[in-house]
Amino acid sequence: MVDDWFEIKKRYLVKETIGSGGFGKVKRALHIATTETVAIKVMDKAKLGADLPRVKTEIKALRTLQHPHICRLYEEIETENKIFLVLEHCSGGELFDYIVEKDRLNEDEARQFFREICAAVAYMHSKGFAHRDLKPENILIDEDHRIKLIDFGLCANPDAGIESALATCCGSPAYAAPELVSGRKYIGPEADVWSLGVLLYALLNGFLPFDDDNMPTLYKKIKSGKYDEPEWLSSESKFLLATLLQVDPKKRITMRRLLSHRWLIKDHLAPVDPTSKYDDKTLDEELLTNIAIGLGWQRAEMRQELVQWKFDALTATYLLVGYLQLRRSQGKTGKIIDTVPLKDFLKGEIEKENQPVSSSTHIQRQKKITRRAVVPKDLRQQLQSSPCKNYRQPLTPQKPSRKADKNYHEVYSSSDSLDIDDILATPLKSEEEFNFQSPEPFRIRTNRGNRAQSEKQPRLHSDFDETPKSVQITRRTKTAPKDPADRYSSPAGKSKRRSKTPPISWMSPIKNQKDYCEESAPNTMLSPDRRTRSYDCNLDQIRMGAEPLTPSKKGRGIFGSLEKGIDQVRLLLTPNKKKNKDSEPRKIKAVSNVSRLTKQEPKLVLKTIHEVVSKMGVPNRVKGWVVRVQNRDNMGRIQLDFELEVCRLGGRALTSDASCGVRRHRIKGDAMLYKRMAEDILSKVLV
Ligand SMILES: Nc1ncnc2c1ncn2[C@@H]1O[C@H](COP(=O)(O)OP(=O)(O)OP(=O)(O)O)[C@@H](O)[C@H]1O
Repeated sequence: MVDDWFEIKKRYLVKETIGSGGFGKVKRALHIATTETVAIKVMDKAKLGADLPRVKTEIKALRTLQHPHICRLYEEIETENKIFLVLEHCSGGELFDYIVEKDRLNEDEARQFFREICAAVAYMHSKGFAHRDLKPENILIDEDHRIKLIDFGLCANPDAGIESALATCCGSPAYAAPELVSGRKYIGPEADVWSLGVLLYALLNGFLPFDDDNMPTLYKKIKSGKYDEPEWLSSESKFLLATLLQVDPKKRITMRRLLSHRWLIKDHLAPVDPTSKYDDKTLDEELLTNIAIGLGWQRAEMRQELVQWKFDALTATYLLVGYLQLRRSQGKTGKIIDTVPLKDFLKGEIEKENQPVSSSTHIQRQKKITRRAVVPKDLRQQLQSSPCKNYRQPLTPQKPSRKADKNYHEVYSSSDSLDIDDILATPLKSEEEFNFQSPEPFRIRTNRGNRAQSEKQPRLHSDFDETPKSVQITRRTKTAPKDPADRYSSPAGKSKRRSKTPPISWMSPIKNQKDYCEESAPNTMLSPDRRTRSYDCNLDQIRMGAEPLTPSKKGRGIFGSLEKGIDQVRLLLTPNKKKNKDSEPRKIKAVSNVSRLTKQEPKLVLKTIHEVVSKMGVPNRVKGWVVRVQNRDNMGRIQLDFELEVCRLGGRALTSDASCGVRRHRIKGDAMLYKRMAEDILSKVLV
């Protein structure tokens, strides 16, 4: 049987699932040669079916669009059954979470984000692409707090030019322009500008301008163009929103004018610059030389390969090493590149015998790492056998020889010490474990629209002129808040009620009709040994004060020494991570998707979360410090899948000045539904 993961696992250490969408899953992984974290979007060709051309457009967009605010493609691998897109990893989470955490953003912060989003969208348009699915869930934040646009699965790249009329109705209804929901032909950039208006509104207010559970009512609201204007909005932001959310696309502000709108340039003194410094495909000669020396290649030969931008293993290495160099030049710390000179790092060889490190001294460990944390032996041999074409990915990978297979397992099979990432990477157990009795319908608090509904401000309606001469003032009546009961349940007939369901595509029903049943992580990721182990942290044990179970040290088998090698790489990268890895929650930077619970006992928080979720009748499972929540609809399909991880924030230890936090992470399902359920759980944990 063909192992679709073979090529990926030769160069990447695949970790946990960090996202899931209509087309497949997104996994976090480490690029072995540079130890850089990447995101791998995995799509199943069989599941794609008629949507395959859309993925081709997505790949074309990712290959073409090189911009600081667009998630970068490093490598693309197509096998018989799967398509893998290796992408820049954005560790700051979704913009959606950021808004949820902050409730709403102040105008300065919203402006900074919105400028970056506009730069990316304007750049896309200049390259002939319209995004067509702009929403906070498709905008990620990187570790430098910068915006990165993702998910080009619905983008359009019309042959006749970006200004040509499109007919395909797609995107997420709440963000869709009136001309789309009316079923008329539309111009891609005009529709994107409308979505930017919805997005800006969401940034500034924390809720959507057009929202309804009932789809026809939602469309009606969109077509009316009437929305609330909360009192906290400045008059300039109101004018800008009015020019963006202009029902007549011809009166809507154009992208070009938007870039120099006075709300956007406030305090920046310059229009948004949509050009990209990455667009220049000139190769960095110094970097090229370093990599060529490191890999033992002819420089000219390597250049010839690189200029073709094939987005293969070589492109990935070039881009990732370049990224590491850049970070080093910016004085950023924390990765292996700080301790190992780049050339040595690339030149190093994996030892034939990977002896465990006997000394605990840091320097000795570093030396070992220098030799080990490099291009895997297999890959290195391939690369050194010169022809650069070895970097090319076969469309259908050859079945690995027994020897290669063994090498692969030696390098990548599980290590004996697992951290929380390992715990997360283990697939969930079968459904029975979730006690799949139909969850009791439960009521939840809803705060959606409360603010908006308290507002009775007149709504300003203007044309695209920045200083509208005639302003039409309309008042709108409020609809009473809906009964919050059954908010989370999604009986078949009601599943469409949520207008903001995950990227709804109206192009073809296939994307929505996907079987939402979670497929477990590919078994091939894990060695058989690892798969059979249990790393569960039993709640009773926690209650009794016991530590979560640690994996058995037995059964490391013949792969032990090499596993240890890999493990030591990771040890050096995050020296503290292995200490008491399960007895204390992970230390996490206070980012947007982490709620702080000052001075609370983590074990108690974990227990309370589990109890609260269980009381709500929602299946959940505790693993280490993570409560994985999976809510299903009446058909048994996963409707919502997310994690709540108890973590610690700042400070040296939980007993001292550190405070406890809960990291929220949506894996699958409607973002708004997730927001409500997570908020509901946390509000009960906090009391
Ligand atoms: N580069 C990345 N870094 C970190 N997380 C990512 C990255 N790309 C995607 N994700 C996570 O995975 C989720 C799904 O990704 P994406 O939207 O690209 O998949 P999709 O199958 O096209 O989804 P959809 O059905 O929403 O269109 C994202 O919402 C995000 O949380």
